Amino acid sequence: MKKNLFIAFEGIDGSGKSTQVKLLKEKLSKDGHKIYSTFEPTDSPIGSLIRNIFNRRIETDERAIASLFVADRLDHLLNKTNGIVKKMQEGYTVITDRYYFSSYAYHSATISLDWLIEANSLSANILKPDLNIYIDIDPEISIERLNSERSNIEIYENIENLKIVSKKYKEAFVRLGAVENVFLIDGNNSINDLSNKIFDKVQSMSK
Ligand SMILES: Nc1ncnc2c1ncn2[C@@H]1O[C@H](COP(=O)(O)OP(=O)(O)O)[C@@H](O)[C@H]1O
Ligand SMILES: Cc1cn([C@H]2C[C@H](O)[C@@H](COP(=O)(O)OP(=O)(O)O)O2)c(=O)[nH]c1=O
Repeated sequence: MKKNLFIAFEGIDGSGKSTQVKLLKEKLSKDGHKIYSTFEPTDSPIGSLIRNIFNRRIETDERAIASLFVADRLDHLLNKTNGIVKKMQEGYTVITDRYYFSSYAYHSATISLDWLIEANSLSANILKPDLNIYIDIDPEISIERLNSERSNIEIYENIENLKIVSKKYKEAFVRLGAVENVFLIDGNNSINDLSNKIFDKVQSMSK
């Protein structure tokens, strides 16, 4: 019987998270895991509200955005139909594209990291990832990738901001290094190399 795990992917926009979520899902499924893959912002009503802010249909304050993410995450965990907690209880390995480290990285330039950690402690106390996989990439490369594939660039997707986010991720890893399991990998490697490294790491934890 394989141990079911809760795995969070983290990284700046365009770092390759969704590519790796898909590949890990395929590999773990072949290896006998039941997989539930998911993402934040979610597709719940709270997540939709966040997407409308990101698409510039609605304007609001940064603190309101950060608070919406806290609420979206709690619903992501506790939703009675498809919440992560329920999926874990049903024996799924859950892979999420972003979790609370995204809050620490994306909002701590304007809101104190202490507040963000406290607000997200509700989620952390319910479920900490067994593994946070951080795909480390130069913001210049990620912006190049995003520009070549998308016409609608979201509010945080500019080079100056992604440089800050990248720095803030690292500060949060240092701050929470004692209580969080973080696996940092070099996102400049090929898609296949990254996928193999990630699979090896996860497999070693699920025995
Ligand atoms: N290791 C990689 N090397 C080169 N291109 C990559 C790599 N990983 C992802 N890409 C490409 O970069 C773009 C962004 O990847 P994506 O997985 O959507 O990132 P994210 O989910 O982090 O925004 C996609 O076009 C994808 O094919
Ligand atoms: C989960 C989360 C995401 N975000 C931001 C990061 C992204 O810019 C945006 C949308 O996330 P996402 O759709 O994952 O973007 P990408 O695939 O380009 O990485 O949401 C926050 O600002 N705070 C959060 O807590």
